[in-house]
Formats: sequence, C-alpha cells, structure tokens
Amino acid sequence: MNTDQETVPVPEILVVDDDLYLLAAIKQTLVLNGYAVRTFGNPLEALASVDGHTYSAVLADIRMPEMNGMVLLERMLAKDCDLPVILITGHGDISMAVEAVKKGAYNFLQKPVDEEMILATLARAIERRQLVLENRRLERQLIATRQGRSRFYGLVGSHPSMLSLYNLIEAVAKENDPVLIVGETGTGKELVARAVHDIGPRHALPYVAVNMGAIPSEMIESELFGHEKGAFTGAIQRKVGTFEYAGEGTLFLDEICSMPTQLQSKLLRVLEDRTFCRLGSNTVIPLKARIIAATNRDLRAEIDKGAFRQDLYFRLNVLPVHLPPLRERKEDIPLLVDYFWKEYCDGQPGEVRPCSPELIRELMAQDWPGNIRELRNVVRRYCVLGGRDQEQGGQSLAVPDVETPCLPWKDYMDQQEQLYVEQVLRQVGGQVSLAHQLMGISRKSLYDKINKYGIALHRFREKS
Ligand SMILES: Nc1ncnc2c1ncn2[C@@H]1O[C@H](COP(=O)(O)OP(=O)(O)OP(=O)(O)O)[C@@H](O)[C@H]1O
Repeated sequence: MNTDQETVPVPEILVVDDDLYLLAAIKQTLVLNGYAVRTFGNPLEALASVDGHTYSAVLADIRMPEMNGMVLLERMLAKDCDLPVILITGHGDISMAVEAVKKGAYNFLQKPVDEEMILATLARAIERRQLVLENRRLERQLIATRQGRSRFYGLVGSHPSMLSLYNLIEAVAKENDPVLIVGETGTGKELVARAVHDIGPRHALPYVAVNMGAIPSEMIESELFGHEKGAFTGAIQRKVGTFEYAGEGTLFLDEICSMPTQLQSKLLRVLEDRTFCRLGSNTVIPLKARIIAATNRDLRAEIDKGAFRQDLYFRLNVLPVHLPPLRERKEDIPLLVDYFWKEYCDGQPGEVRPCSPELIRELMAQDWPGNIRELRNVVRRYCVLGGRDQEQGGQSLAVPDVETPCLPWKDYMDQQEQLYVEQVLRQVGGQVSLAHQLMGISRKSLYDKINKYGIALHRFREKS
C-alpha cells in the first residue's frame, strides 16, 4: 500500500436533537466549517448508527422524548468507549450535565448554543479523539510486532507494509462496498480476497472466484450471469451463473482487465442497478453478493488505452487494496522461505533443515518479478531436486548442493536476529529509543545487538 496516497479523512460528527430546526442549524454551521455531518432527530436511530462507524465526536441534546441524553451517553460509550460526546443542555439541566461529565461525557454546552463555542469544543474533542485512535493503532502495532505477527489468513510477512495490509484487510472486511485489489502477479491477491471473505460477516456464505483471464471471452457472460436453455446455440440446458451462485456471499472477479469492454458496460450496469438476468431470460435477480475484483495490470494505463472503462474503475475502486511487490519487502524472504520450506520439505525423509545463509543472501539479492509465487517455486524445486536442476541447465540461482553442511543452529538464530533488528530499525527510521520499546527489550540490550552485528544506524536514518 502506498501510504503517500492516503488522504486524511474529514472528521465526521454525529448530531442528535429532536428539535429539527436546531439540528439543521448546527448541521449547516458544521458543514460550512468543513466537517462531515450525520444528523438524527431520533436518538435510537443515532445509537444504531454508531455500530461499525467511527465518528469523530457526537453532539446530543440532553432532553429528548425517546431517550434522554444521559441514557444515550451511556449506551454510546458502551459501544465506543472513547467517543467524545458533547451534550447540549437547557438552563435547568446544569446539574444533569455535570453528572453526565462525571459519567464520561466530553463536555456540555448551554443553550442557546454559541457557534464559536461549538466549534472550539468540537475541535478540542476531535483532537483528543484522533490522539486516542492513533495511540490505539500504535498499541495494536506494538503488540503485533511483539508477538511477531507474521501470519495472517495464509499471508506470510512481517514487513511494515504487510502489517498495514493486515490492518487494512480487517477494516475492509467489515464493509459491503466493492474492493479492488491491485498488485503485481504472485503478490497474493487471491489470498487477500479470501481473507476479506473469511474475516467478514459473509464468511459462512459462498465464496466464488472467477478468473476472467482463464475463460474464453465469448463464454464469460454466460459464466457470470448464467443462461436459459436455448439462449444461444449450444445452450442445451439452463445454467446458473457465478453471480447467482455466490448468493449473499462473496464474488471474486480475478484479472478483471481481461473482461471484454462490452461486458464491462454490462457489469457496470449490474453493479449500479444491483440486479441481473440470466441470458435469454427477463426475470430480474437481485445482486446480493459482495464484489471483490483484482488486477495485476496498471489500470490507469488500461483506461488511457481504452481497454478498461473509467466508470467501471470508479465503481470498483471504492475500497482499494495495494499489495507490495516482494522486492519492496525483501526482509520477509527468510520468513517466506522458512514457511515454504516447512510446507514442502516436511514429510520428506530426514529432518527439516534451515536454509544456509548463502542461499538466503542469494535469494535476497534477486528482484523477484514473479513475486512470492516465483519464490515459492524456487523453494519447492530445491526441496524436490536439491541442487540438481542447475546441473541440467536449470535456472541460474545459486541454490547450494543438498550436501552443503547444515548451518549450526546458533549461527542460524544469529542471522535471524540480525534480520529482525534491522527490520525494526528500518520501520522506525533508526530511532533506537522507539525500536527497543517496540521489541520489548532494554535500550542497552538493543545497543549490544547493534554492536554485535555491526549494524550501521545511519543507513536507516537516511532512508526515513
Ligand atoms: N504473503 C504471502 N504469504 C504466503 N504465500 C503467499 C503470499 N502471497 C502469495 N503467496 C503464494 O503465492 C502464490 C500466488 O498467490 P496468488 O495466486 O494469491 O497471487 P496473485 O497476486 O493472485 O497472482 P496473479 O496476479 O498471477 O493471479 C500462491 O501459492 C500463494 O499461496
């Protein structure tokens, strides 16, 4: 994921008041001051809207017929304990407002509400909210690093770009909007699609994957939407398409760029109307599945060439997920090799041995245009053939002969430790004070390791 391209989200404020005139006035003030606003006249509906939604702050009237502000406050904090709730009170309600602050309200404002006062209080509340959320994010990252979060639903990697990817997948999985996964070949797009399905609320429903590149173009339409008997020559019986088959589950459209352009228009219409028909039928079937699309091509270039519809791109690119190529996270190569090594060599006669440092170094020197798939194949070949494929004019990678003496355990562990220390230092731009905290060791222990492995700190500081 390219974090440079991330935009800072506009703070979203929830405003709840049964006085619809005041509600509209507050909304107008906030919108004019650049906030996103959601308003509710009914506190019960407002409360329901907190589920799965991260508001920056709440402004709520303390007296409402369906539920008073105190109860609303308690219920909101039960759902989101750090949510800053600002109560709007009348003259006779001051003691209630003070009580509310004791119970966790961020603050209260007295009617008639002064515009400047609302904006100043909100700005402070939002600032605190952002700090709390950022702290929580860092805490999660810290725990993940301490636990060495290196696996996530079949994905292997502990590079910072992978840790962010895991967080992103978790966030995206909760939503219903389309996801567009972009990444070079072999970077794990299919694994990501599966993870989004498995973590999300549809996990018990069907997951259907269709590879557009693997189906002859004249058959894609019937494959996706199904057909009735006799719809075209050769349609000898009714066929249920993948859209229908996916039901309310997930439909993964892999290699979306391989879809013929006239079919792209049809897909766009289906996504807009959320309905489709089998070929040769007028019966409208509602589209309930969540759509995940993936591509390893540069979609911007495809749009410029006229090979991909821009409007379809916008429709699919609601929740974009970018996968890093392996050459940008080479620190994960030892971890991946170890993972595939165990997968392929386990069960083979003899003990599973760690790879030699020469092999790891050699692997880390490559650029891996085929990414993880290519690395996996090399490890597999090595497990099956040892060094023999080289003798047969196989690929040039200097895979050591199987007879190479096994690396002593201590050396192997040192090598892993050095890679880990370097990885954390890279993540924090060479700041030792932060790195030792992330690693959960003392500052002195970290310096001892840096000296032991002769790690040049400036390398990481220059890069940050
Ligand atoms: N992070 C990862 N950890 C472990 N294995 C991975 C990872 N990423 C990819 N793989 C493995 O690499 C192979 C290719 O992955 P996948 O099919 O998901 O890639 P892709 O991005 O969809 O490729 P393509 O664009 O060619 O379809 C699979 O065997 C998969 O298990």
